Amino acid sequence: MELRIQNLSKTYPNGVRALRDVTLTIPNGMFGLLGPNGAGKSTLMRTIATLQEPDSGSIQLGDIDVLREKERVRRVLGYLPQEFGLYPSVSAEALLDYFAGLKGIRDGAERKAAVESLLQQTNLWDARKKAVGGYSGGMRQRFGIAVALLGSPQLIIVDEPTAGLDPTERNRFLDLLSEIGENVVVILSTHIVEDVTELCPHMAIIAQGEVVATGSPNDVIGEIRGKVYRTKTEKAALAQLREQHEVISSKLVAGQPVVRVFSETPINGIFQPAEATLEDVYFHRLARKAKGVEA
Ligand SMILES: Nc1ncnc2c1ncn2[C@@H]1O[C@H](COP(=O)(O)OP(=O)(O)OP(=O)(O)O)[C@@H](O)[C@H]1O
Repeated sequence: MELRIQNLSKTYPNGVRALRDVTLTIPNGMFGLLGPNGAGKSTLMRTIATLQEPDSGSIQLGDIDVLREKERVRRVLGYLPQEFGLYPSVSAEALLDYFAGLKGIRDGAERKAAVESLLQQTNLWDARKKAVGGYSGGMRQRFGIAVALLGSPQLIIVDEPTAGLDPTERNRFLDLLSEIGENVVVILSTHIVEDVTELCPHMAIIAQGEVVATGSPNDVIGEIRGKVYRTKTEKAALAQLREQHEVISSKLVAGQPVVRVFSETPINGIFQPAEATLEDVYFHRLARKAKGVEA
């Protein structure tokens, strides 16, 4: 199964251009969609999930025309939205059973087996009798993925699932995602660069509604490899460095700014060459987009 998005555009009635001519081919496996707040990730996810219409463009999932055959899409779709409501006083087991019924799993024994297996898989088995209202953020997200996985979907969309999770719960959630399988399309939308580096063989960076990079993390990093330099500096020197160089990022390390810059030509002096990272590409592309420079 392959998801092909072509020339997708969307402008909201208030004039915000959330998607601008987005074209992406998403193969089986984990695909990371990386972008800052407001980049258009949720708009794209909701459009693929048949919850809203674009102004123009097309989406094809295998032989399904996503924008025209919504029912067919919904049968093979598992969607974990950024925010979802639950019935707080109901136990995870009862609620998952209810959602399984909605998903069309009518046979009682089959439904029980599906619910049990998903509660095990998401590590919620021991907490299955607890009301979901008492679940922690991480447990809620794992419950959300259990719901999304009902009915063995072929296309799984998870929209910013790790935002707000502590590191242990985040790792647990990412492990769970990576076990889902290679024969389904999994789209992980996130603003956390490490989520993508650690997990996704394919990815895209989206900024201001446009795809600004796509490929494997290694390909994407390859575009700036050998062009990243770093230096330790003083806070007072930062403004001048920004004027003289294309600064990718500056971080305080033990109180001292460490600055990473992009340069097409070798620079020396106070700078040392640095190993390019996905985070460098991300900040570099966002900065260029914000300045209106083509990458
Ligand atoms: N229903 C809407 N009406 C008007 N503007 C909207 C609507 N939904 C989103 N937007 C705007 O469209 C742009 C893209 O929003 P979207 O939620 O798709 O981005 P995102 O990358 O998912 O960001 P976030 O991480 O903040 O959710 C933003 O500027 C947002 O304010």
